[in-house]
Amino acid sequence: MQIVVGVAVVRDGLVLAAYRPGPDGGWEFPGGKVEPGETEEQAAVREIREELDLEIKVGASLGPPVGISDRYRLHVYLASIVAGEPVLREHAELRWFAPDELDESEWLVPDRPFVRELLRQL
Ligand SMILES: Nc1nc2c([nH]c(=O)n2[C@H]2C[C@H](O)[C@@H](COP(=O)(O)OP(=O)(O)OP(=O)(O)O)O2)c(=O)[nH]1
Repeated sequence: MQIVVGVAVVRDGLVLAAYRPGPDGGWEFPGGKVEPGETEEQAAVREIREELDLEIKVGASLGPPVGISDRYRLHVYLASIVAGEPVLREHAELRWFAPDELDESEWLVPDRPFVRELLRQL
C-alpha cells in the first residue's frame, strides 16, 4: 500500500485547495505520492515546493489514512507557510477557502473525512 500525502496549507484561517479536472474531478489537497526512502513529511515538503513553489512547515495529521484504491491511501497533514506565495504550476485552479465555503461534496471522495476534521479545527 502506497501513501499519497495531501497538504492542508492554512493561512489566516483559510485553507488552500487545488482543482483536479475530469469526470471524477473536484477539489483536493495539493500533494502527491510518497517516494521510496522518503517520510510522509518529506514528501509533503517536496510536493508543495514542486507544485506551488511554497516552503511549508508540516503540522499534525488530520486523521488516519483513507483508501483511494487497492494501491493507494490518502493521508492529509496540516501545514503553515514558511516562505513564498502559492504559484499555479500544475493545477487547473487554486483557491483559498474560508470554513463557511467548504462543501465536502465538491471535494474528491477520499478527501471528505479530512475536510470534516479540518472544519472542526479551523
Ligand atoms: N494530490 C492529491 N491526490 C489525491 C487527493 N485525493 C485523492 O483521491 N487523490 C488521488 C488522485 C491521484 O489519483 C492520486 C495521486 O495523486 P498524484 O498527484 O501523485 O498523482 P497524479 O496522478 O497527479 O500524478 P502521476 O502519479 O500520474 O504523476 O491520489 C488529494 O487530496 N491530493
